[in-house]
Amino acid sequence: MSSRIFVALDTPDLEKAKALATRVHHHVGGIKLGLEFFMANGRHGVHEMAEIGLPIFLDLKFHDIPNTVAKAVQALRPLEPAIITVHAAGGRAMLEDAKAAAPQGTKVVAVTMLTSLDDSDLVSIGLSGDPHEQVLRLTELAKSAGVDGIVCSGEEVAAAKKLWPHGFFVVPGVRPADGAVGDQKRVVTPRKALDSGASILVIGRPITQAADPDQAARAIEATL
Ligand SMILES: O=c1ccn([C@@H]2O[C@H](COP(=O)(O)O)[C@@H](O)[C@H]2O)c(=O)[nH]1
Repeated sequence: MSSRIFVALDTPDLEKAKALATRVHHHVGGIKLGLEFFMANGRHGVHEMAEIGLPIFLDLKFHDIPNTVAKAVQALRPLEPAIITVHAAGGRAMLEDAKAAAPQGTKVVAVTMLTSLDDSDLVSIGLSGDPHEQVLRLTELAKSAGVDGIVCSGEEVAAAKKLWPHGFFVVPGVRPADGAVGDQKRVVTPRKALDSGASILVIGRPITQAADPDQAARAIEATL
């Protein structure tokens, strides 16, 4: 089985992204490109990265009215990404329309609660409950709206999988035991995320900012 690590290449620099992907490609199962990369390089950049031959996860986290999101997803069709993201908080109609607009082979996954948020952030945006409750509430919504899975932290993935045994679970906020957490608040180790039911792990800085990204990816993979 190919690696379940998708490396997050969060850079605006296309050449740097290509060089990193080329260095780590034997130890990862896919490439995740997000807003930073897409705003700088657009569809051309995605095409260039696809030439490396790994599945592309296009993490643009759409959150808008259903018509706008559906049209944005349609515009990405020629890129045939393996995975795209929308925010579950965009609501049922938006999730349904995003799924209907996506190509057959593209998984649409709904972001529940960003891994950079914790209990106090929920309070500050006026939401009741704790991260666990919030993730489970949005998992139910995503499942019933017919998308393919969710994004959540490794702290909630086991409970979410119980609710949705055949869902696809994307887990970012993954850190090796001694890794710098940075702006992430709900983090688990790669091993813990997989044992708890993650389908894929999204790992960025622990690989991309390591002195030797190839060795960092290999070391993480060895723990899985
Ligand atoms: O809840 C979420 C959703 C998406 N992300 C993205 O994953 C990577 C994580 O990068 P690290 O450097 O490993 O922290 C990044 O691209 C985020 O946009 C997330 O972290 N949390």
